[in-house]
Amino acid sequence: MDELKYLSGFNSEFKSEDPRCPGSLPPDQNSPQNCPYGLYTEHLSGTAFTAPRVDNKRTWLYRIRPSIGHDPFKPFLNSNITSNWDEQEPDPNQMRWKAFDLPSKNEKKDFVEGLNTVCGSGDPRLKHGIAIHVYACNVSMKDRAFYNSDGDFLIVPQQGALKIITEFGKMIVQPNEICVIQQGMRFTIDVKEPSRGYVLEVYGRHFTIPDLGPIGANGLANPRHFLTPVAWYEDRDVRYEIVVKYQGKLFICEQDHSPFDVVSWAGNYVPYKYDLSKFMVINSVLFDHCDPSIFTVLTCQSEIKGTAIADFVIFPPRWSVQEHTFRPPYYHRNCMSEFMGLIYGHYEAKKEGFVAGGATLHSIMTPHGPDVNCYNQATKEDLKPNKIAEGTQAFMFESCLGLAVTKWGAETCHKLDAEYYKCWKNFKKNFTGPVAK
Ligand SMILES: O=C(O)Cc1cc(O)ccc1O
Ligand SMILES: [Fe+2]
Repeated sequence: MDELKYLSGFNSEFKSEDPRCPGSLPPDQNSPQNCPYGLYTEHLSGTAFTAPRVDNKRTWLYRIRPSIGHDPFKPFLNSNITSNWDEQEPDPNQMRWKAFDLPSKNEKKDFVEGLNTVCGSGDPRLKHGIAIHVYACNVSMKDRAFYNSDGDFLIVPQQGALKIITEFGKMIVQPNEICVIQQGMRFTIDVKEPSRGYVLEVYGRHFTIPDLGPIGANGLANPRHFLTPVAWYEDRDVRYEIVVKYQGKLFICEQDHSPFDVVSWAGNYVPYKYDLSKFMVINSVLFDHCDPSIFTVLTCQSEIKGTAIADFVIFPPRWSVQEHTFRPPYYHRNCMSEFMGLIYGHYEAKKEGFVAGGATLHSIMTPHGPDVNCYNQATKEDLKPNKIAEGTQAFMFESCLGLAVTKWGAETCHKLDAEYYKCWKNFKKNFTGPVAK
C-alpha cells in the first residue's frame, strides 16, 4: 500500500527536507556560499527566467553532488522512441489498437526499454508538439535514471503500480492514478509485476488545471488532491546510468553515484500525482450531452485561446439522468485529434473491441461516434437514471495538432485492428421520407 508522505496542492510553492538532515534547506537565501551539511546548490528551471510570475516555475535543489558530474552521453540503441513523424504515409482512417503486448516471460524490459511511441506531432527542438507513447515493462530500472529534455510526461498506468523515485522524493502511482514528471526531472521506476500504461508527452509547455468559468471556484480536479513527493535521498556511490530523451532520441551516460541525492528542495517546479477517483464529475442534469471538455483533468494550452496542445480528459463512472436525450457521445467530426485509452472496464460508446490496455485514434475531421449496437440500444432505452461506466475508466488525450502514427504504432506492434470500421457498418436507414403533399 501507499504509505508514503506527500505535499498537497497544485502550482504551490513547496519546500521539503529529508528528516534525516534537519535544517538542510538554507533558511534565508537560495545560494549560500556554503550550504548546510556540505550540500551543493542546483537550480532547475521549468520556464524562462523571465516568464511572468504566474507561469514562472523553478526549484532549488540541495544535493550531495551537482548533476554535472557524469561521463559523456552516447546513443542508447534499441529504442522505439521517436519524434520522426514521417516514418509512415498519413492515414486518416479511424484506428483501433488491441491491448498492447506486455513483455514475454523470457524478455526483461524496464520502463525506459519498454517505451514505444505510437503517434505525435511537432518538434521538440521548436518546443511545440506532443508525443503519445505506451510502455510495457516487467523489471525495475536497476541503477538507471531517466529524464526528458524534450518535455513533460503525463503517465497513465493501466496495469501494475509504479514506484517512482524522483529527485524530489518517492511516489507510488497505481492504475486509476496518474502522475506528471516535468522536463528535466530525473526519475527511476520500480515495478513488481508486468506493467503497462500510456504516456502523453508535451513539448515546451506545462499542464495546468483548467479554468472553471461559470462552474465556479470549485469542481473537476481539486487542487489539493495533487500530491508531490517529500524530499528523500540516498547516498550511494555505485555506477549509475542516466538515460536522457533528447530531441526525440535516447542517450545514455554513466556516473559514479546515485542521482537521487537531493537532501532538500524548495520551489514550484515539481512532479505530482493525482487519483482519478477524486475527480468531481459534472454533467448535464436535465437534457442533452455535455462536451467531453467537462471531464478535463489537466490541460496544456496552446497560444490560441481555449485551444489545447493536449487535454487529459477522463470518462469516469457517473450518473446519467438526461431526459429525451441520446445519452452516449454524439456522432461528430472534430477539428482536434482524439486518442483514447482504457484503464479498465468498457467505454460506453463501444462495448466491444476497445479493450483495457488498447487504444483508438480518431484524427482531425475523421467521423466517429458510438457503434451501431450502442446507437440502437440508446435510442430505445428507458431513460431512467442510470449509473454509467461503473467500474470503468476510459480517457482521452485530445490535441489541436494533427497526429502522425509511427512505424511502431502502424506496423511493429502488430496491434492495429483492421476490423475497426466494421463497428459502424449497417446503420439502418430510419428516414421516414418527406411529408406527402
Ligand atoms: O469520441 C469520443 O468517444 C469522445 C467523446 C465523448 C463525448 O462524450 C463527446 C464527444 C467525444 O468526442
Ligand atoms: Fe470524439
